[in-house]
Amino acid sequence: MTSSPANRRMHRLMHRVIAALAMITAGLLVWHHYGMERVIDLTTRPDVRRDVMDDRWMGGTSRVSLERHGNALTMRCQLARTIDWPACKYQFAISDTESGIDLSEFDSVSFDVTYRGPGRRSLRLMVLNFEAGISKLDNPMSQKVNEVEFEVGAPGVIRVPLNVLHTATWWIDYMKVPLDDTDMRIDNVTRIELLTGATSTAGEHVIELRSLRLHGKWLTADELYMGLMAAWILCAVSWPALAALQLRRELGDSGRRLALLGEINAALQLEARELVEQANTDPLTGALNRQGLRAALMSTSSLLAPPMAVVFADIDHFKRVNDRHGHDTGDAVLRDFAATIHSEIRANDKLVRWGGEEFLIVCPATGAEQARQLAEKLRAALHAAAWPAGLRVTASFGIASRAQDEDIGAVIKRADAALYAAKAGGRDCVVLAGPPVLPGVESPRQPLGAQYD
Ligand SMILES: Nc1nc2c(ncn2[C@@H]2O[C@H](COP(=O)(O)OP(=O)(O)OP(=O)(O)O)[C@@H](O)[C@H]2O)c(=O)[nH]1
Repeated sequence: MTSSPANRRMHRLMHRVIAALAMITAGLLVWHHYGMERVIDLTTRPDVRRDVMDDRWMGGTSRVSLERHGNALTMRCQLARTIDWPACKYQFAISDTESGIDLSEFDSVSFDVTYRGPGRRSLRLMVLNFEAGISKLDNPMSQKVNEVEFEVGAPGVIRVPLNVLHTATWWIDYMKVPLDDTDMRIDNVTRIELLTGATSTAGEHVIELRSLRLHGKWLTADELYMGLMAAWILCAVSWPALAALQLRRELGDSGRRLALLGEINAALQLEARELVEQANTDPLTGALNRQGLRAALMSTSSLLAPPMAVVFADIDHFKRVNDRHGHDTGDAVLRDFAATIHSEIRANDKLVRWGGEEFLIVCPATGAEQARQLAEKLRAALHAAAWPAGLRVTASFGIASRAQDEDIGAVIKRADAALYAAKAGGRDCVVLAGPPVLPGVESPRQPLGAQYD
């Protein structure tokens, strides 16, 4: 089956869509792997409060101060080991309420940091998450503490993955939370803190923090895969749907075209029938013409099956009608003549205008005597009819009945001869032709049959 131009267009379009989708998929996967990075810089965000704090609120004696140089925050900490857990810390307050920010879609946090101080140099990252049912607004210690401690080496950027955070055991003890609630969660973070290490040596610790950034992707891997899968499924589903739609449209079009062709065909057939009818009909009287008789004989072979007869009818002194009353009255008489005869003959009989005022009636399934009776009936009907201009119109009739195997032309000839005899015999009468002449014997012009009037 050849495909239509619309079908080919749709296939080309679908191939382009698939190629584009494949390129977008590959591009997104590569971009997701190497880029698509979303970064929140807590050292510059205006809605984040940055501050430092020491351990005096816990009874310690450490002292901390903060210097700001542009975005860089330098914390000077005189760490005194007068309590169990001395510490100085940066505080990045994101929210004072119970609605923090969701960091679960971020995968790491980076610090651009320089650390000078005695002993082991490490920092603790604490991410405080406000958890419904556990945390209370009036108790800052009730926020879930997720922490990790990491070493700080040479000045530069340290990147800490967020999935290494764990819920601080001291916080679990302090809050006495059930086991089910001890998982690390960072979906509602209100504060991020950066503290000196748990085992830091007493003395001056100077920490310069040039940036603290959260890193993630604009789309998580799951979101990306789900989105791509949805796009491919949509594409796979829409192809057959579009193809079916296209097929339906084309079927509709061909149906409409077929219907139109059918209408055109019917109109042409009607026109052809009308043309054939016109070609076969005498326009003045509506009777068949000679061509019409030929067509009728060809299409209906039973017309000639014996017994059959032909009747010639010729209007008497018709020339006088024309001469005295004009051609139009003559035409009207011809029309009425044909109509009168038509109303008297059977549906199977054929009325033919043979020429001028001469008519032929072909009568199938009719013997000589029946044809004679018909001619007499017609003669009487003409007598009884009302004619234009009060005329009295009569006609002469010549009849021939077809002998077995006789040629129709010969039958007509005999009927014509009988008509001639009727005219010669005084008109307004019926003459029945004699039997056909045997081959080799010359046909007399005078019929051998009887005359009736
Ligand atoms: N009005 C009219 N006249 C026609 C038509 N066809 C033939 N005629 C006329 O019919 C007349 C026939 O005249 P004739 O052949 O002499 O016959 P007739 O006058 O009827 O005489 P008979 O047949 O001997 O009785 C002619 O005058 C033709 O012009 C026609 O279609 N309309």
